[in-house]
Amino acid sequence: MTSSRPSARRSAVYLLDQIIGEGRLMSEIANERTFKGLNASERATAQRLATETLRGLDRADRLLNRQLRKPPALHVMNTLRLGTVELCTGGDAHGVVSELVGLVSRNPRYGKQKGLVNAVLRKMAGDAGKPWKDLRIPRMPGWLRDPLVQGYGNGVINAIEKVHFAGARLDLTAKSDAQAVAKATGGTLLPSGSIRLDDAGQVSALPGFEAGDWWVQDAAAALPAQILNPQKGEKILDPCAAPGGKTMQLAAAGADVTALDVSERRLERVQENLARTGLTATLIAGDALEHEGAYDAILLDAPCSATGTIRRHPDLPYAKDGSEFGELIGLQSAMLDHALTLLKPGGRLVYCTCSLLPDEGECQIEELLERTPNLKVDQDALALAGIDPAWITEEGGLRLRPDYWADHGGMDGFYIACIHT
Ligand SMILES: C[S@@+](CC[C@H](N)C(=O)[O-])C[C@H]1O[C@@H](n2cnc3c(N)ncnc32)[C@H](O)[C@@H]1O
Repeated sequence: MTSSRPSARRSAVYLLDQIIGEGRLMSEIANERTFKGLNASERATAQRLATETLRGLDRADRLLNRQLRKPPALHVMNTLRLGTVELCTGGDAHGVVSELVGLVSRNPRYGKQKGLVNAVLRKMAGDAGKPWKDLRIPRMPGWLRDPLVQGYGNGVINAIEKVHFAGARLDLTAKSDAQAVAKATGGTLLPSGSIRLDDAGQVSALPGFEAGDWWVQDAAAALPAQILNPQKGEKILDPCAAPGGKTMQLAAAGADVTALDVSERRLERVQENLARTGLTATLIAGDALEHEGAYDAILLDAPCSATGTIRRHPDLPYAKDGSEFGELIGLQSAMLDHALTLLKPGGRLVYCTCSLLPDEGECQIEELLERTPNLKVDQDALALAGIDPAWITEEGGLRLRPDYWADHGGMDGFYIACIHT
């Protein structure tokens, strides 16, 4: 970045450069020094602009390719992408073009490209941007789309991409009284008991935040703990706990929860969340593969590709390329095998991942059943309000997709299975 004080737009381009060029996630960058110079509202604007650009990137590139003889340097391309998305979605033409041209002209490396940026963005503000609405719904990059089309078919992936483009509303899980939280926040009660807000604004300003009456958690992410059906006094292990959404559900049910996470920094978030909601759990920083103990039940929310969360995190398909996923899949099966050794006789384990990839869901359970034939998959545990029996898979797990509950605005992609020893 150049030396003058960063603006929201300049920081949004920086975010795009880091995500697309350096493979970093937005959440990793947003706390950097670069962003400390912005006030809270400018920071939120920068993140919103980058998020909207990533959601519309496929469309922006289609329009830009019609104007560019050859692709410019990534930084210039990202500037054009940001400008194109803003201009095609109602941004103020004069403000957008003059600020972005100014930013490029002051950049010592790319200053010479200011004429190009000016010419292309002026065209986008005119007729070149008009086809925006008629272009196809933006697609995921091929490295992710191709295997997903293989697994689900083109029609399903098109429907999922429609939900990704629309983005996600904010869901809350109530500590005890979901109806009261829905009333206080003006939210809608979803079939599974989560509360969905249409226009949330600042989370910490919502009624009941200070009192710890609820926490933010996608409706699909709230289902694994419901499926585990924690009972008062049961000894339950949450071996991949941070930031603690599921730990709080287990603790709110009165279970005696041990919450483990390998990341001390992320475990601090669990501590903060428990303190705000007035709930308790025993926190341990450590590796789930080395943990010892004997538990009535385990909720294994394993680290995964997070490809089920793209409607909230459109940076993911551009920051990642799938090269880390093989290692994650190996870790998931090792965690499953080890966790099962920690169950008391007759105990139960819920395995889940916020992933769309069958390799991290259905295949994990199929392979587990081949390795350990005495285990049983409990399909009855999936009989909950809001769950369509058609979502139950051949091996007895639950496949949740972003295009489900379309009338309510979709849900995160998840895979969940309940296993009995
Ligand atoms: C999907 S997130 C968990 C989300 C959490 N259950 C919730 O509901 O808020 C996966 C977590 O696994 C943790 N993790 C990764 N490898 C681990 C390991 N070997 N042992 C314990 N935790 C691990 C990560 O630090 C991350 O916090």
